[in-house]
Amino acid sequence: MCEAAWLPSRSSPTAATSHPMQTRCRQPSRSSLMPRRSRIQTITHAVQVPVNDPLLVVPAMAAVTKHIGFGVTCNLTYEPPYLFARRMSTLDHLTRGRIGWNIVTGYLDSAARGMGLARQAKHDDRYETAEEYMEVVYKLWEGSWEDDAVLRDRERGIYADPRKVHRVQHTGQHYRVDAIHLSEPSPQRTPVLYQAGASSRGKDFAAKHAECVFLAGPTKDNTRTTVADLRRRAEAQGRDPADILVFLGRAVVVGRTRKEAEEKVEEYHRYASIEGALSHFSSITGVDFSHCDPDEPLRHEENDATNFILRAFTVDSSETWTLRKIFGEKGLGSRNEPLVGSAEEIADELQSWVEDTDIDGFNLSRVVTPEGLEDFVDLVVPLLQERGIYKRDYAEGTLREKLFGPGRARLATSHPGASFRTLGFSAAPSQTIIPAAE
Ligand SMILES: Cc1cc2nc3c(=O)[nH]c(=O)nc-3n(C[C@H](O)[C@H](O)[C@H](O)COP(=O)(O)O)c2cc1C
Repeated sequence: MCEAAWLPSRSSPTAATSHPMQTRCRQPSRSSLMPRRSRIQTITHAVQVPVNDPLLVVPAMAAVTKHIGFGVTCNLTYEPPYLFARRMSTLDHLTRGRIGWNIVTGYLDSAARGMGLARQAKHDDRYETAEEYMEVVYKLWEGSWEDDAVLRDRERGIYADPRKVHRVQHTGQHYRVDAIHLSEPSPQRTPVLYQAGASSRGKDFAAKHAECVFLAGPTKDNTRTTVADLRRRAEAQGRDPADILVFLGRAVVVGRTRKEAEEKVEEYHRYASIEGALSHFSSITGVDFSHCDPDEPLRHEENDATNFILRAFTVDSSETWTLRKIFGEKGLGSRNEPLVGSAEEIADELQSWVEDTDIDGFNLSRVVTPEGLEDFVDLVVPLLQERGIYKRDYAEGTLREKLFGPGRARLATSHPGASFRTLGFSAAPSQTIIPAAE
């Protein structure tokens, strides 16, 4: 990670904007020192540490809520599809159909090392593996149990009709399965599928599988182009482009007046960790910035981490960006500049993004929790409701129905997962003979 020597002091209220930085890092060579050094930064500044298992907190939250949906990011690279499919089905039961899955494949060599590998697989190869993974989980979720398999027939002592519970037989390059799915059909069967692919391969994957897409669009032009491209790719896959909802990632700092919002931002800057922000930037871009000059223009390099972020600051930008420019002026623990303003201004801005870019909504990220989200709910949501562009009540039904409308509890028929519905593939029924009805 970058040397603390050129980093702004935390105690300076205006550190992030005006602290005189040394222009050169003390340069450690790219060496085996790096993992240890970056570990120090990430642990010290809590950069994605600790990372508890998000799936385990969902049942507790589901038990005390009725409508909220749970879109959970789960990395498919290190877990067999058979076990994962069962866990998601279980959660879909426990939440009564409110579970979603943000499909990711990882970007960290450190994660691969934790799983006993030397390094992660190549970027596009991960997507190829993910394609097969999706095929397996679709077969389990959609194809193993027919809708009317479960009888719960007390008279005849029959739980389910074994002729309607099919053994999934999959033999592929990465996975083999020869078993029935262990959960009976849950309200949604397949969880609502989220994805955030930003590379060309990633966008193809999203266009094929995603029902909701997270997008990081730096400008309206860029966002409009990306959304149109995504919908075009979905159509090319035989899907209805309206069956993909696009949510733009934004952080918001709102006050009752613009001045109040600006004062909050100023206060937040006092606590922001530039070391943490840079550490995170290094990990997601896969570029070791520890031996960087903070005033040197950033250059693009393709690697096996996440490429679109560095690309946005280099190839896709007409401006010249340096680390100091990104983090010195803006970094509230993030490379992304929050929207700052009064509730009216924030509402105007969000509304204009929806109208100008064809996005469907926002993935609000926090600057400070829970304060930032509470402010948004208290100040911005009522205005959006007054304008008739935000719901006043939750729709009934599963998460998928809340997103796409009544009758849409299951995957759309044009979704590739739907092609694995019972008898859509060669599945062997279980052999037990069901006793005839009296
Ligand atoms: C809210 C959110 C959470 C994400 N969490 C993860 C994660 O935990 N693991 C991961 O590998 N990628 C995560 N990503 C990154 C994306 O899934 C994706 O890999 C990234 O946008 C780059 O896409 P690309 O590889 O196609 O360029 C997340 C993205 C978003 C928007």
